[in-house]
Amino acid sequence: MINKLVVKIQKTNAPIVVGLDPMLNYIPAHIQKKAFQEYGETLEGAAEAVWQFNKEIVDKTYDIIPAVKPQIAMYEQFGIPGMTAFKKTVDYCREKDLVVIGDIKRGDIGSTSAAYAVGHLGKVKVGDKTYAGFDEDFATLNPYMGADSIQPFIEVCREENKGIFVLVKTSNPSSGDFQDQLVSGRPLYELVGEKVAEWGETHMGDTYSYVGAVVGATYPEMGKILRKIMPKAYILVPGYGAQGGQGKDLVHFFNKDGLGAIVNSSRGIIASYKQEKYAKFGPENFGDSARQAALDMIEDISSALER
Ligand SMILES: O=C(O)c1cc(=O)[nH]c(=O)n1[C@@H]1O[C@H](COP(=O)(O)O)[C@@H](O)[C@H]1O
Repeated sequence: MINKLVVKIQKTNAPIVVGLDPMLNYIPAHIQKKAFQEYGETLEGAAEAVWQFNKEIVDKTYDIIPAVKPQIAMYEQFGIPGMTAFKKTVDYCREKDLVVIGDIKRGDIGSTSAAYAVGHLGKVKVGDKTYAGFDEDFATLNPYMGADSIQPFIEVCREENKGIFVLVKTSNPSSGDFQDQLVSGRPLYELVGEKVAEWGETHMGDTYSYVGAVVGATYPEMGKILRKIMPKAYILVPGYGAQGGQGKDLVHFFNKDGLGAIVNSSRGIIASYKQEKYAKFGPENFGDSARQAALDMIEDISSALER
């Protein structure tokens, strides 16, 4: 899967991920109205609106992007219908040949992590049969519980040719509370970065590892250090757009080969029609607005890399 991601990034010339984080208040009234007419103002209605919204965003962007990142919390809030919308979104994106990064931020004791790994990336055995659960291509993981919380995912990734992105330095304002603390004189995020590089050696693709890292666009200086610490890890970079990250901040997240990083934007793309810059599209054409916002993001990053 990491090889597929690299090839798709090269083909589209677009090191970006569209984050499918569909809050109900981003979904235009006409989509909500239709879904509520069919299902009422219920969890089912909300989940239908989420699915119709996602489908339009994907239909309008799949040919110019390599990957999407559905964030599971946005679906979970609508209970079982929301989870069904998550699964429908994952399947639809895979049908469109997009790489799907399940933003699930899991991690637990080994046996529990093994169940999460099977449910999201692998196959579960039921009697003599095996079934894929959510079947994403990558998952995001929280490494706070240590190596044995990550290892079961790596094992499933090896069986299934799938990958993970491990949180190393997150984009949020409080990420330093723990991640920047000095441990043996070094910031914790550097030590986690070294672990990611070490785990990555055990599961390599052609040039990059199946074990990637998450480093926020909002911390470019740390990104530069972490790029050196994890030369073969693909870095998923959230924090572009709505959180303030810009193309010029991202140059050092990439390797000299122009690869090695993939930048996520969620609200900045899917809710772009609400921004003044894209107001001309209007809520009716939110998909076209998302496409334009994605094209602008690609241009912003490419021109920063060319400089
Ligand atoms: O793992 C992530 O994707 C993630 C890590 C991180 O450090 N910061 C971060 O914002 N994210 C996710 O990236 C997305 C950012 O959304 P926007 O700020 O709307 O682009 C959300 O789905 C977050 O959960």
